[in-house]
Amino acid sequence: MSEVVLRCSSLGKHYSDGEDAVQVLKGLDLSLHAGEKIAIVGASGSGKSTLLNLLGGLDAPSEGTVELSGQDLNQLDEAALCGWRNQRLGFVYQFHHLLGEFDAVENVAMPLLIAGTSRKSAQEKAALLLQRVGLAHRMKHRPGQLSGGERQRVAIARALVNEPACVLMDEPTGNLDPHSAGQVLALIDELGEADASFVIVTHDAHIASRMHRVLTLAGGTLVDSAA
Ligand SMILES: Nc1ncnc2c1ncn2[C@@H]1O[C@H](COP(=O)(O)OP(=O)(O)OP(=O)(O)O)[C@@H](O)[C@H]1O
Repeated sequence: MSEVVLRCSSLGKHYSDGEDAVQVLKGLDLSLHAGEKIAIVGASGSGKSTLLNLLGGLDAPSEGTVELSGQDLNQLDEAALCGWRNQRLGFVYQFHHLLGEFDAVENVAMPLLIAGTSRKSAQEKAALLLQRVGLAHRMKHRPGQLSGGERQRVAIARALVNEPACVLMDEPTGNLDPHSAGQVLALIDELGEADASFVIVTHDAHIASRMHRVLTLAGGTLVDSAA
């Protein structure tokens, strides 16, 4: 069995709102192996975004641990956590979050520049990835000059540029028309050959069906849909 990239143990998260406490996640366990692609589905409000934020180290758990490549994220200080995230994780959201004043190559190169790669090699690598996602002809376009599907493919290229161990996606096709969604899905399928693991939160049953495992978030924990 391949190495575990991401491991959650007895994970819990509650939000305290004055006197009210909302327990969103409780006793959640998850092991994600290298190269594995999983979908997380669940009703609105079941805690999918909360879980993704914890997996990405964007929020801290109330109980339990999230380990990425063997490191408990909660044990890192803010600077170390940023570095760990930058080197090992890629993020894709429903809305692309590209920087409007930069072109496609510059947007994709950004995580490498943050990690200290030289501008020249960062841009070369970004250009290669843009070719791979079918956007060789759009390198110099800014996000405002791209279609929704193209923007999302740039966002996927950006998420992969630092060769992350794990890519976290929150409704990657949620904002796209069926044709663009199909292209993004084909890309996710194709990227499955790479070593990265994927966690994809989606309402789209078609995307979910293409993953190795589909887990349903219910009652604060994950249930294997095949079980
Ligand atoms: N910062 C917060 N403070 C208080 N409650 C919160 C906070 N963030 C989320 N919640 C609550 O936690 C629960 C889970 O929210 P979350 O956004 O994780 O659900 P979700 O499954 O991603 O929903 P959706 O599919 O609608 O995006 C909801 O009841 C929500 O109201």
